Amino acid sequence: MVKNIYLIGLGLIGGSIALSIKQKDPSIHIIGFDINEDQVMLAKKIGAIDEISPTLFPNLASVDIIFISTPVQQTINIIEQLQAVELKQGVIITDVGSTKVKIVECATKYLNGRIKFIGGHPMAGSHKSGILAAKPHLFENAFYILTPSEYVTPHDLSVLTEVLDGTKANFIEMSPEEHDKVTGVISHFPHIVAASLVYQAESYEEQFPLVKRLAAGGFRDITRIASSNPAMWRDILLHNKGPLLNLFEEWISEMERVKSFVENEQADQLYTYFEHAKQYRDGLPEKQKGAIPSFYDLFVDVPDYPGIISEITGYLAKEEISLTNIRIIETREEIYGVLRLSFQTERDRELAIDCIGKYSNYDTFII
Ligand SMILES: NC(=O)c1ccc[n+]([C@@H]2O[C@H](COP(=O)([O-])OP(=O)(O)OC[C@H]3O[C@@H](n4cnc5c(N)ncnc54)[C@H](O)[C@@H]3O)[C@@H](O)[C@H]2O)c1
Ligand SMILES: O=C(O)C(=O)C[C@]1(C(=O)O)C=C[C@@H](O)C=C1
Repeated sequence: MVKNIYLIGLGLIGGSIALSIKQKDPSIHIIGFDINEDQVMLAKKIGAIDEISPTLFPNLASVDIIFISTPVQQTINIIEQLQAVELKQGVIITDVGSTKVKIVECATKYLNGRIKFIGGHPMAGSHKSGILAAKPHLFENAFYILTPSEYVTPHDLSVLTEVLDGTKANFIEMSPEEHDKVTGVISHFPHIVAASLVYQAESYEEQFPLVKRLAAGGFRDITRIASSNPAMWRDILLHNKGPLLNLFEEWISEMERVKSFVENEQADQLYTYFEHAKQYRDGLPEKQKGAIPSFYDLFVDVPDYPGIISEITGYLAKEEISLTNIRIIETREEIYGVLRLSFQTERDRELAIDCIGKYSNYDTFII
């Protein structure tokens, strides 16, 4: 039975995993480490972890599972160092990185079957980073890909999926190669395209200063992910070079194809182009409730007294602003707390800022 977990990297994903484990089984003891001290203090404060480790490798003799939830290049560095660390017999090590081939190769090389390594990748997330964006239900109904190495038994796998039961994710197994090709096309390459569209718009700004203000729904939808953590995406692209280089080639020739339809005013081809894309897009499985994170969070500095939640929800109700979640995150001892309000749309969040400003003098902020 799993009693002790060690979690390295307490950001969005590590924090969400820790919260979901604690929510399901508060008796599991989670020790956490992060190079960013603020993250680790906050993780303890919100109850995601029970104990802070002051060093990367504390005494791990009684730890049953180690989660590595750092950017992928850091994950590799940590796995390399783990080979020299004394660990419990039968310990399971897993990660959450967005790429798998290099990580699994590294684990095979350095841990060499001595330690059970199960590559993992929960297929849900956000453009936000850090523990304050973490949610226990982030992975609900989402796929959680596992790429177990040859040394991993069905029993090892069930130990891990049992501990992760609180995520309510759907576990599937894949080879690391298949994983990287598939995530290349549906996740990694779209991030490059999103960023490139932002660059294109920016380059128009000098000539057309209104470009920023006119960027409306469509542009915002397709470029939301360009607001993600640059260090995380730098590492992902460096790890998944092979599949991405193929995708660049395919994308460029696809752009040439559409360009020629426009150049030659081929109305029928253009219609078919969009019609087919619409059919395929409309046929994507519906996102299940729970797998849709509430992207639009608003933080409010509030006095920490009973009734503050109903006070705030009362203000929002007066203006008929709907809210998907509300939670107190205490960050400063006794005096003040931070309330996190989650909204389904950016518009609702903007209305909420105005509304809270209208009825109170509490500071609001967005992270
Ligand atoms: N963000 C997403 O949507 C998403 C989804 C699925 C998987 N992932 C993967 O999850 C991992 C974490 O991403 P995230 O979104 O939680 O990022 P994040 O920036 O929110 O959190 C990463 C945390 O790791 C810490 N960290 C970095 N280097 C470290 C080190 N050497 N030792 C200890 N801590 C260290 C950082 O301080 C940070 O708190 C990445 O590998 C990413 O590819 C991300
Ligand atoms: O929703 C987002 O913001 C994400 O970028 C999440 C997303 C994705 O591309 O779908 C990002 C990286 C992960 O490895 C998994 C999920």
